[in-house]
Amino acid sequence: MEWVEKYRPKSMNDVAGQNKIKEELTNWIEEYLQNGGYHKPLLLAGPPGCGKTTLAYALANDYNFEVIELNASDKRNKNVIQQVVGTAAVSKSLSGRRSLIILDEVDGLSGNEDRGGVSEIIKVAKTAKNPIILTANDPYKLNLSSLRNSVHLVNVNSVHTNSIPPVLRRIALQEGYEVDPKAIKMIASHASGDLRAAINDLESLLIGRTTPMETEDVRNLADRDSKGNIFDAVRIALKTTHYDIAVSTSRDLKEDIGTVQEWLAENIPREYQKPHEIAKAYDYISKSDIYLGRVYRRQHFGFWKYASALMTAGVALSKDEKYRGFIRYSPPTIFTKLSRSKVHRQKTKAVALKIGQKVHLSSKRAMEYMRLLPLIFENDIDASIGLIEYFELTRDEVEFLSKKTIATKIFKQIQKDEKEQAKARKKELKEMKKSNKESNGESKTTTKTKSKKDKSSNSSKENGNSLEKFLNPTKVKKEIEIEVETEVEIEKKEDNSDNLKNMPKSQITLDNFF
Ligand SMILES: Nc1ncnc2c1ncn2[C@@H]1O[C@H](COP(=O)(O)OP(=O)(O)OP(=O)(O)O)[C@@H](O)[C@H]1O
Repeated sequence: MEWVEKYRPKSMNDVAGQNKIKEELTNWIEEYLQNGGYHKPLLLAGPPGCGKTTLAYALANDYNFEVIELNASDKRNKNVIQQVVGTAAVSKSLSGRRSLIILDEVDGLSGNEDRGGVSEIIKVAKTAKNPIILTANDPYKLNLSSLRNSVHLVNVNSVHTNSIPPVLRRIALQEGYEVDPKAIKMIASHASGDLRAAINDLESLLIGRTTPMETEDVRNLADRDSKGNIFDAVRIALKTTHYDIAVSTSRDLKEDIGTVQEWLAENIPREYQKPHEIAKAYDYISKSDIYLGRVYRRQHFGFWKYASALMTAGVALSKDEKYRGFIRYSPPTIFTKLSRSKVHRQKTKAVALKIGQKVHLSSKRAMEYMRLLPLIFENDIDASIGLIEYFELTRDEVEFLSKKTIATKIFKQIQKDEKEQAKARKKELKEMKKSNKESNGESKTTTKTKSKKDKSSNSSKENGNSLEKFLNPTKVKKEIEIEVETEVEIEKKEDNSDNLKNMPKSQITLDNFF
């Protein structure tokens, strides 16, 4: 059991601080016991975790009343109030003990489900013969204005910081933990008067601990004093059943609304227990996401408030009842997952861009087709080599897309093919050179003979005044052209050692590989 429940005071003597309220409560109940009959209900109003419900229960316990509670989780419409409260308010319980009726969080009465609830409470409050205690965080809410006249309003302040350390020390001792008094004081001031929060902090710091808790550990607690603590926002949104309270959680936060959404999405199943509540809460999160998307993509900033209300109040009102237990909330795992997968995502994107450029697709679409590559790499080595060359994939990229062993196999084959191609090329070149030499030899002899013959004209082939040039210009031109062509071809082939670069890229299509 969570410590807040385990150590909830059973008697008013155990309730820390709140001495004035205790006195008021005692007077109120004593008065009832003396006079009997109609008794004006009490409305305990104060911030969360200050002990309103605890005080009501402790009072009932001290005076041996049986408690009939209708809390925010229950439907509290006219009929329910009539049946449960109305009957109990005028009669004794089955056990013969007197009944004390507790209506928790009446400021949460709202919507269709609670229709007519407030007016019925007013009706019952005016005639109740049994004591009724109502609690609220904000008694000045509009729907309570008519109720305020029918009740006796008692303002409960947050617990004084000096009253918190003794409670924490006692709990720690009972749980068998050693704690530094300074650390306890720090937790107390950090809680800003919310004893529930202080006990929860203590539990989260001590549980499973083998070494004594020190002040340094407390420093790591999220900063509750500052407005905009995401832990508190999540806790309030998940715990409350009030629309306004839920919506207000995101108001002063430093975090952007998308982060709040991730936090809520992460922690919904930690807090909510019933599948239909979880489903409903996620449904609201997804609806808020649609609005957020429009804010980000189309700059419809007016949708901001709908996104925020759907995610906070939508999630808050998805539960049937308020869960009182302590829940250890955790930061969204999506962020750690994203940071862990960052390198992977970057590589995927880089390969997708490469492929997209070649086949004129967006990287997003290319990613869809990329899923086929590992299959091809595994099953068809020729097609794989063709694709790797066409997309100019590096060995690293192939390893990334499939497996190291498969990449090794493919690249071995590529090397083998390249060696064979190089050999074939060399042979081809040799043959070409040989045939060139032969044809050069022939033309040189002819030129020599002719130049000998034409010595008189003192001309030479080099200076372009050969007689041959005049006698047979087309032949000489052809020979020169062959020579030049051969040179160019040799140079070209030497430069383009990689077969891939010689491909007429613009004409290739994917079909070439299958
Ligand atoms: N004055 C107190 N003395 C001892 N324990 C307290 C006191 N106030 C609160 N607590 C502890 O905090 C827990 C929550 O208190 P409680 O439910 O009474 O708060 P509340 O004011 O009714 O809050 P809410 O408005 O959220 O319902 C209790 O279970 C109890 O363990």
